[in-house]
Amino acid sequence: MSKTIVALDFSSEKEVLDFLKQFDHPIYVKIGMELTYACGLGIVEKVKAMGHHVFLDLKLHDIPNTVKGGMKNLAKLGVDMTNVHCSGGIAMMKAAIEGLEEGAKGKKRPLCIGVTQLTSTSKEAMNEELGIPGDVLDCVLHYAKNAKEAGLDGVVCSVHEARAIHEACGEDFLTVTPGIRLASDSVDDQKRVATPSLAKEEGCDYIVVGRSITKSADPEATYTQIEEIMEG
Ligand SMILES: O=C(O)c1cc(=O)[nH]c(=O)n1[C@@H]1O[C@H](COP(=O)(O)O)[C@@H](O)[C@H]1O
Repeated sequence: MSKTIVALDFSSEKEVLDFLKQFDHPIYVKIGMELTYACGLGIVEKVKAMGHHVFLDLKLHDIPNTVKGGMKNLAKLGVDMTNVHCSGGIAMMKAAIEGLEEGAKGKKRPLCIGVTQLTSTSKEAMNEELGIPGDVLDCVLHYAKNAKEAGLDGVVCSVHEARAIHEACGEDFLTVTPGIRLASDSVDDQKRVATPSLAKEEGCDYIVVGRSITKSADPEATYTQIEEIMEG
């Protein structure tokens, strides 16, 4: 399975189909809130039916009972990966797993990944706006350990935290890392960014790449270039 997950941050089915037309093989894509709120969950089933792997990124964060019910229904879509916010706490993350298992009805449940600190958050914003003291790494590691205790399969973090997470939570605990930029790209709204080469060096299991591929002059060539680095 591909190590590069392409974020389909589009607002229409046409844009998605035009983009995916460029690939003559299945890829791993991420469907997030922009596309889901524009097209509904039907777009997930369409993209799955085309043979692509799907990370459904709706970042659930609510009381445990609500998250369990939500995840139960998302599992029925047959997606490969889903996520929750670690800041919802251990009981909420455990409920997410229960919901996914119930929804999968004995089949393999989707992977469940916890979002630690968003890659658009800097240390200053975390300390001053969010009121969380210390280094970003301390908070990310704390959340990752909670996610592991709750039975999640891994976390979303930046490339800069992936190695420490593997050391603390084990090599099998997945690190899914957005905030990926090629050296020539603009950083945009991201703060904790890294290149695909650094992601490879730091042992990231998956990278999530949006604009560097979707806004590239040749998305297929850029995807292939990045995937070759990741597969090393
Ligand atoms: O959960 C995510 O996928 C996510 C978490 C995070 O901390 N940072 C982050 O950028 N993402 C997602 O990863 C993608 C990054 O997009 P680009 O910045 O365009 O590469 C977007 O779809 C974000 O929603």
